Amino acid sequence: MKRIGILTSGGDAPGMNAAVRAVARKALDSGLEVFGINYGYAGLVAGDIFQMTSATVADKINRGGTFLYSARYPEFAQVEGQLKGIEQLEKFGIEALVVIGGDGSYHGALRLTEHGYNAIGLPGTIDNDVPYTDFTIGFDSACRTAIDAIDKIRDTASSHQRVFIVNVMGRNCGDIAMWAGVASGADAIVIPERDYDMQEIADNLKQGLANGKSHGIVVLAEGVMSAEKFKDELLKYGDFDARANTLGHMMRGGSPTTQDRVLATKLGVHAVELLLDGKGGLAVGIENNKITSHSMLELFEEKHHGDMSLYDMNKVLAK
Ligand SMILES: Nc1ncnc2c1ncn2[C@@H]1O[C@H](COP(=O)(O)OP(=O)(O)OP(=O)(O)O)[C@@H](O)[C@H]1O
Ligand SMILES: O=P(O)(O)OC[C@H]1O[C@](O)(CO)[C@@H](O)[C@@H]1O
Ligand SMILES: [Mg+2]
Repeated sequence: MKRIGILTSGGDAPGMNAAVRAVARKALDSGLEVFGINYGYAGLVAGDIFQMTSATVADKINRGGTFLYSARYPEFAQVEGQLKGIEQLEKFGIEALVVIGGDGSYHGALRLTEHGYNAIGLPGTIDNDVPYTDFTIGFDSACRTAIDAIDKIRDTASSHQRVFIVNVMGRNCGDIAMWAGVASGADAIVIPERDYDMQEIADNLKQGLANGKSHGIVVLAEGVMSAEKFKDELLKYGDFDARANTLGHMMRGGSPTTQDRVLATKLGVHAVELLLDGKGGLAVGIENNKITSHSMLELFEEKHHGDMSLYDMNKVLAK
């Protein structure tokens, strides 16, 4: 193997640049030629590909977003799309790839491996919804952004004795809501993985205000419902001065945290080691603070298991 490609795909995540840098520098140090593929699988199919040097990844470790750009390109789920991508790999002489993205991007990586182009997946998504890794690259940074925002919301909520519903990203995974909720001292956390009782939430908020709390904060995962809808439902159970707030895409931006930069670096280096060993169709992750890899086929059969103890703990501490 002489040439590898790198792409970022799906929703961008802080730390993707740190991962690209680690992959590129480790590969160059191992004597490989490295090609950046812009715009995920869309750029692969379009041949938007360029040779990278060590300097290409200079000044990138601290930057949010992905300088390789990202895309959602559903056409790559079809064989025709994949074959067009392979034509470009042949044209550029790229024999193997590192794909940085979420579960959807892993499907593309597995298809390429099946076509004879080893691909290793790195979990780059704020959602933390990838199996066989305790943390995805970007999750910690997104939680930091969420708690910064919630801390500010708390200031204004307290000034006005208001209840705020704060909707955080995470698609169908409640991890951001749980971690940001615990870290910001939320009065309630509402996630897709657990049923909720609106009466109980309203009673707890009322009790909290009666006990001397100056605000109520509900951290709501986007996979449950919108903040506005939740607020309207809540108002059927109590006469709150309530406001709805959706953090949205701001959670995907900003400079990556130490944890995300270091995680991205460790995973990026390991991905290249696996390619050098002639391996493909594997996803790397961190489990119990150890860098691991699992077959993507195995991964697709598994579900991400969030740390539900956080949810239970918060119910006790919010009283
Ligand atoms: N079944 C599939 N086969 C081949 N390629 C796929 C498949 N599913 C998704 N992809 C490719 O991966 C891209 C990213 O997938 P998706 O939009 O699900 O995001 P993701 O990687 O899961 O990241 P995130 O959920 O964090 O946004 C798709 O736009 C498509 O190009
Ligand atoms: O950027 P888009 O296409 O609006 O997608 C938003 C989705 O992507 C994520 O930010 C990352 O998967 C989710 O949290 C969110 O549901
Ligand atoms: Mg996904």
